[in-house]
Amino acid sequence: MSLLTTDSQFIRAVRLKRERVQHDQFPFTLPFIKNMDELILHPNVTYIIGENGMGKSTLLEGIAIAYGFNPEGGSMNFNFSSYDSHSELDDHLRLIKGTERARDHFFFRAETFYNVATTIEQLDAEPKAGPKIIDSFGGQSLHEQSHGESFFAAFRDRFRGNGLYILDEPEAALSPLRQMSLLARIDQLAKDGSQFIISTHSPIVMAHPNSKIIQITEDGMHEMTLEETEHYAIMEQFFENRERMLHHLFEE
Ligand SMILES: Nc1ncnc2c1ncn2[C@@H]1O[C@H](COP(=O)(O)OP(=O)(O)OP(=O)(O)O)[C@@H](O)[C@H]1O
Repeated sequence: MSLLTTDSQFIRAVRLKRERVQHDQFPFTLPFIKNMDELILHPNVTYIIGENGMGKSTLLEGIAIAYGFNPEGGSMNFNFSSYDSHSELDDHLRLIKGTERARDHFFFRAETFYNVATTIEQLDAEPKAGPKIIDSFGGQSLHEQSHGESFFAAFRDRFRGNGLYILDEPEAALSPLRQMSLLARIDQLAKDGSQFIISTHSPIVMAHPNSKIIQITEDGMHEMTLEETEHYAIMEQFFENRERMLHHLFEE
């Protein structure tokens, strides 16, 4: 397997069916809707970034559900719900598919990964033939590992390559060193024919060179380089001039 191309990637673009959009209602009031006629995805890694509340999770969830994932995340076979709070965005999205079909799929949501772990334990407790689901996550109960270790077990053991991986804030429980390990894992899997769509606040996680970064602001969605992102600029300013930043922060 090798890197996917603009022809072979699993999802090439996401189109908003504008004709049915009701602009005064959630989720169509979110900033990314303003200029989202067609979101062209990178064949390897697309990052969706932006400030809290800009709608990144809503957008990722809409794409994932339109593709056939469960709103709470997990693999395509997971069909459970502890709550049903997903927006109706998926009904208004059309996914433009490429020539290849993914052999592996996972929608990773940091927010609901605990529920995925619980569901795996419940399903594995039922008597049935064949391997347990937890074996594909490395074999150790996800609840008996630290938050970050359980996240990493999913990326390391469950993701098999040639897959479509939609990740919502995967860095949430990871140390900076583990975020670099995640970046290395993303690289391996991309070289093994995988496509990623990732929402992240981490300038480390968003540093893969074969990628496209889309930042959502109040003005809509805009493509930019890592160095142009707010996340990178703010971290750089903070560490290069910590005294001055602290002075401003504590004064205000
Ligand atoms: N069902 C809903 N009805 C109305 N507003 C909602 C609903 N669900 C979410 N919102 C609002 O939509 C906005 C976008 O939420 P979303 O979780 O997609 O943002 P985000 O960019 O992923 O933020 P963060 O970086 O904090 O995770 C938030 O202001 C949120 O309060």
